[in-house]
Parts: sequence; C-alpha cells; structure tokens
Amino acid sequence: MRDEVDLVVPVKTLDRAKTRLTSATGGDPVSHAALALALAMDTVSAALRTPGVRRVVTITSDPAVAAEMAALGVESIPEPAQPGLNEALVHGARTLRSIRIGALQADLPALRSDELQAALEAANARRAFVPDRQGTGTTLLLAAPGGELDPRFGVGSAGHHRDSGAIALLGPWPSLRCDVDTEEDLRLASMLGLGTHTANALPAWTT
Ligand SMILES: Nc1nc2c(ncn2[C@@H]2O[C@H](COP(=O)(O)OP(=O)(O)OP(=O)(O)O)[C@@H](O)[C@H]2O)c(=O)[nH]1
Ligand SMILES: C=C(OP(=O)(O)O)C(=O)O
Repeated sequence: MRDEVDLVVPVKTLDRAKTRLTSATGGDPVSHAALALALAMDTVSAALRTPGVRRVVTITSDPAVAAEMAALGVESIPEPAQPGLNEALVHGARTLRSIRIGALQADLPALRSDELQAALEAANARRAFVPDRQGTGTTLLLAAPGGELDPRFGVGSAGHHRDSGAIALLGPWPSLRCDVDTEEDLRLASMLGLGTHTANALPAWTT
C-alpha cells in the first residue's frame, strides 16, 4: 500500500527522560521512570494498531525499555555512538532500510490509531510532518517513499521541517498533536483519554 510506513520511535534512557514532567510523579524517580515508559508504551501500542503502519521499531539504549517493547512484539535498535535525537533517528532509519520511513515521538499517550492513519493518508506520499499542538515542535515526520527522513527535531523543529521542504499536515488530530512535556500537556492528554499504560502509571489522575 502506498501509504504504508515503518516507524522509528526514539525513547531516551528512562532515568534521563521527561525531566519537565518530574512534578507529575511527586519527584519519585521510580514512578517517574514508570511514567516515561508508559508514555512510550501507549504511543507504540496505538501505532501498532494503525493499518498503514507496517512495522514499529524503538531506538533506545535502555535495556528496560527494550525488554518492555519486546513484550509488545517491538524490536529495539541501540543508539549510535554519536549522541543526539536526530542522530538516533538517522541511525534507526538507515538500519531499517524501509521503502517508506517515519519518525514518531514517544510521548503521545492519548494517541488514537484513526488519527495517525488519517495523517499517513494526508501525507499522500510526500515528505511531511505533523506539528505539535503549539505549532512549534513536531510529533510525526514522514519521508517520501524511497526518500530520506532528514530529521530536524529539537527546539523549533516544525519551522526547521517546513524550511527543509516537508509539508505541514494540519488535520483535526488532537491526540497526534498532544505531545506531553509538562504537567499541563498531561492534563490535556488526560482530557483526550490516556492510554492504559499511562492511566495505570498515574492512579491519582484517573480516580
Ligand atoms: N533515543 C533517543 N531518544 C531521544 C533522545 N532525546 C529525546 N529523545 C526522545 O525524543 C522524544 C522527544 O523528546 P523530548 O520531548 O524532548 O523528551 P525528553 O528529552 O525526554 O524530555 P525533557 O527532559 O523534558 O526535555 C521523546 O520520545 C524522547 O524519548 C535521545 O538522545 N535518544
Ligand atoms: C524534540 C522535540 O520535542 P519537544 O519540543 O517536545 O521537546 C521536537 O518537537 O522537535
């Protein structure tokens, strides 16, 4: 199928991840790591349910993440020696050698597979990206079939992806645009409906 894509999902080592969310779990490092993992598990679970997604692979150097992803049937590729999010994504994309590759951020705990599917279809075989709800960051970047991903994630990535020629996809996909960096983001995601892993990691938020 023309829109079918293999997704690489970057997941930072849990003890360094989601530092802006520390307050959501009261500063307890074990609960914080569980929350960071749960965000990724819900994101990946939704991607696996999406018909146009052929394969999902995480890019991570954290053995705990790799073990939990393996339980979902998802393979993990270790990060390359060179640090950095874009370096990890390029390495993952080169390792997979897919016909069509995409990068999905791992912090989309309300993600719905119908919204992800709609975005894949809207890309219509072009290199394209979905900005986050603020319009400054990026939650999904899709290469054109046979094309390079050329990821430019980081501060202001939506502008960088646009400047590099990627098409901005601005459909009605709140769950795909709601990446969770802060407690406010988490509140908005919980209004959309958290996935089960994140809901279980945050009992006080859902009772
Ligand atoms: N493998 C890998 N993933 C990364 C790296 N940096 C960020 N990520 C992932 O990229 C996505 C977006 O990153 P951020 O939203 O900045 O998340 P974060 O760095 O964990 O959060 P903060 O500490 O609050 O900045 C998340 O899925 C992270 O897990 C990296 O160096 N390697
Ligand atoms: C790395 C990014 O995520 P965030 O802005 O959520 O840190 C990005 O949007 O490029």
